[in-house]
Amino acid sequence: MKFLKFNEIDSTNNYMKENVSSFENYDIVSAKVQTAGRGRRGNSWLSPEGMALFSFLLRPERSLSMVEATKLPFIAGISTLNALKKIKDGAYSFKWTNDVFFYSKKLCGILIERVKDDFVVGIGINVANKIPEDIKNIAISLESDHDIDKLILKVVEEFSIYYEKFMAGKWQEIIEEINANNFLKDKKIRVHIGEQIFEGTAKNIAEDGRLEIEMNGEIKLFSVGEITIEKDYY
Ligand SMILES: O=C(O)CCCC[C@@H]1SC[C@@H]2NC(=O)N[C@@H]21
Repeated sequence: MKFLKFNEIDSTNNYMKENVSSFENYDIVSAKVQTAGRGRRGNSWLSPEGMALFSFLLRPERSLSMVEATKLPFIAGISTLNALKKIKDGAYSFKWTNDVFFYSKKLCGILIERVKDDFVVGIGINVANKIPEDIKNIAISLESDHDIDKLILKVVEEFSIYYEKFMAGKWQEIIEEINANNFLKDKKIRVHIGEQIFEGTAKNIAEDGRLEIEMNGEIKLFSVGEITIEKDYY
């Protein structure tokens, strides 16, 4: 297993994607600082020193179907949550679709990108960095001096355990564990689809990864990627 460490790079996801053929399953690229860190939905990802900033490669033994691929963010989320629990106690939760929250604020973001049959799993965790004043209401840091390299290795190890479980047909167990940590459960949320805004109460995450939302006494299911949930609404 290769663990490539940069002091500064544009984005560890970019680097791994551009050099994907030189990497093997579970190889890791990390950086102390990213100058062009990327988040989901085309957002940029602020990447100061003190954050765990890394990407690792998942090279499945066979090509994953679209349905299987949509489960990877959940697997990455619950693995990261478990790795974090082992280094610091506290109130962790999983925020659908793939964020880890700590005391109801975002601690970690995950960006998974497919390159043919490979997946680059990119993770950013606020470990030692301080959160800027203007986003302190939505983001949090562990403010821990824990060894970042060790944490990265732990996350990848946990991911491999959950991924093997998934490939062995034990998705049901994984989704139950995710639901036991479901941050949105019973919270009132707003869902934006195009110009439309829906309001409802989040319930469980269904077996297929869709979020159940109760609206006017009825349960509706929302897919990954179809919606955004207003961060400042819960
Ligand atoms: O919540 C999000 O929007 C996802 C953020 C993912 C950030 C990580 S940091 C390491 C890797 N390299 C990137 O450019 N992005 C991911």
